Amino acid sequence: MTAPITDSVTGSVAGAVDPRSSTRRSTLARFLRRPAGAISSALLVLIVLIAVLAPWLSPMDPNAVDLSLTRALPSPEHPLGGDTSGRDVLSRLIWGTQITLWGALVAIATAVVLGVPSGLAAGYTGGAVDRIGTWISDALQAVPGMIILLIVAASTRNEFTLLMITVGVFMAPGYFRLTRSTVLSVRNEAYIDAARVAGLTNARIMGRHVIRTVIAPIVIQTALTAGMAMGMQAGLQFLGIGGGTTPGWGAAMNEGFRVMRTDPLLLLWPSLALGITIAALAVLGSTLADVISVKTVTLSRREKRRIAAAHAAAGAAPGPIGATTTTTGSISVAAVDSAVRLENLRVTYETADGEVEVVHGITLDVAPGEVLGIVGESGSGKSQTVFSMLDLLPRSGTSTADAIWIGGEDVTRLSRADRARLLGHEIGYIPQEPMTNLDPSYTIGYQLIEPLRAVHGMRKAEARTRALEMLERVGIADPARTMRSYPHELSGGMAQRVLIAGAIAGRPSVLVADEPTTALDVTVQAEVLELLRELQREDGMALVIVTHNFGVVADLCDRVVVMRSGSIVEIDDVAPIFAHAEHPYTRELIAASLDGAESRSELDAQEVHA
Ligand SMILES: Nc1ncnc2c1ncn2[C@@H]1O[C@H](COP(=O)(O)OP(=O)(O)OP(=O)(O)O)[C@@H](O)[C@H]1O
Repeated sequence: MTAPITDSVTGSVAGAVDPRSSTRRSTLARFLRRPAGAISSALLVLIVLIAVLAPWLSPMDPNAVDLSLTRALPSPEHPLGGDTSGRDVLSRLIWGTQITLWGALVAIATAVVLGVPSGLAAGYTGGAVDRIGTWISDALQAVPGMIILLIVAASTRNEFTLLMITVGVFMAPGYFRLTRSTVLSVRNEAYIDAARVAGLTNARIMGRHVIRTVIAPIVIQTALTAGMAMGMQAGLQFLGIGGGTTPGWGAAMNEGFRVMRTDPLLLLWPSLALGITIAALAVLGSTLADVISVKTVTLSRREKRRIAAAHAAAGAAPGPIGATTTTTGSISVAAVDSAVRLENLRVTYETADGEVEVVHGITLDVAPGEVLGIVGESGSGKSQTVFSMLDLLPRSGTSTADAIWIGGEDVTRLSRADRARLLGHEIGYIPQEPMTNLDPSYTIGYQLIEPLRAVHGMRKAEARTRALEMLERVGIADPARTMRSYPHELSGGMAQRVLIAGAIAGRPSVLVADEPTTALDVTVQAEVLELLRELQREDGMALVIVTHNFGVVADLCDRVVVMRSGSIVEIDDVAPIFAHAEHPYTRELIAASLDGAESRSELDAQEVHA
């Protein structure tokens, strides 16, 4: 059992408060601390209250006519005077608040209902759904909205709610584009892949991990769009469309405009009400955007720099298709006995220069309980090989194989959904970048418990107990506190331990680790490798470890596959490879990365003698 790590691992965890609620509180607190935020929200609360309490606040029926009140000046009984038909201006203004807000609400609800789900689907699934969604959105923007509104008004006899639904339809492309672009920006984040590898369904990933990132921009957009919807509604009523008997602010402005020279106050009141509301919404939206972006931009820049550094390391140019077409590799175990077996695996990518093959028909296998290292320089195709095992290639990549056996089953014959079901059960994955593989908006506890409940059908208490056990097993000294922490509160080594805990929680028979120590400090690297070695031995899992470092191979592996430019140049047990590697490239790699390290078998032999 791994001893609890106390310094680098536990040192950076925050106190026992629930950081999720404190983060939420602090965003709200930061928003309200800004004068613009406090004033705009106070004004909007007041306006909403006036709208809701209109029946009680309004001194008179807004449509009741009292001829003695015609164009009356403000008086104690009628604080804003009377209009040209002898109706109480204050009462009409109060009821107008309700009508105006209702109109904006209908338009926004329509735009959100149409724009957000379609934007989510287009951004997340891509392909035909994306193309059709974008086409409809572009087409809607090209249609002259005002003409359609006039047609709807004429054919529905100025039905106000229908008109506002039509306004909402024309606002939906704004939500569609915003949602789609936000989803596109997170769709390829490592933590989305990690959720997929943990076995979560697309619907669940979308509901839990993607929608969260969309909420903040949608709220900001809604504040700004509400002002636009009100302006549009007032404009329509000002033109005499959609007013009817409803005392909306736009209709009141229309009346006031006609008598502007003689009774300017009749234009002033509704204009003030509309102006103040739209201004408050605009200020609220932009303040909210400020407050939220102050928090997220700092984080995402840091994340982006990390990702950019990782990507910069993978620069080698892909070879042209057919450059190396021989099947490379060899088989040591019968298919049904293999933990994993790839037969003639090819990976191709659609690029601007056409289709490029980056893995050229490789064949390899891993026996149950075996540790297989996949070694090679940057760009040699190691990650593409394991991504193909996991069915985790990016959208532009395609893998084909004569067979891919996992747990005695040829998974190329399974449907995508059935194949996804193996993830988290049969095969677990430990990624290269621990931090980017954890969703920054959820606690560690949630991220460990969610797949255990969704994929393994555990009840909440059972999943929590398993998660705590797993954290303890990977050497985290205070699992309960770690469960309450957010990813940014963990050190890199601790985050990697959390991901290892998640990968083994479903007791997979194969564990795939893609350069699991690259992003970690040297001292932590050794601890994590030691942990992997212990877990693999205790559970008898097959371990496939991708690395460019022969030191790691010497430390951990039984057998090694050496890859170069998408092909396997050598496969052998570790001891013979170190003793007399056949391929000059293997010898070069060993010379470059090994600094007097001893192989696992030598170390094991020493342990036995000790
Ligand atoms: N999305 C992509 N589009 C086109 N080519 C790609 C894509 N992803 C990877 N490749 C190419 O595939 C080849 C193999 O990449 P792979 O990521 O498997 O390398 P690797 O050996 O894992 O390297 P590293 O150790 O840097 O991760 C590289 O030439 C790379 O440029």
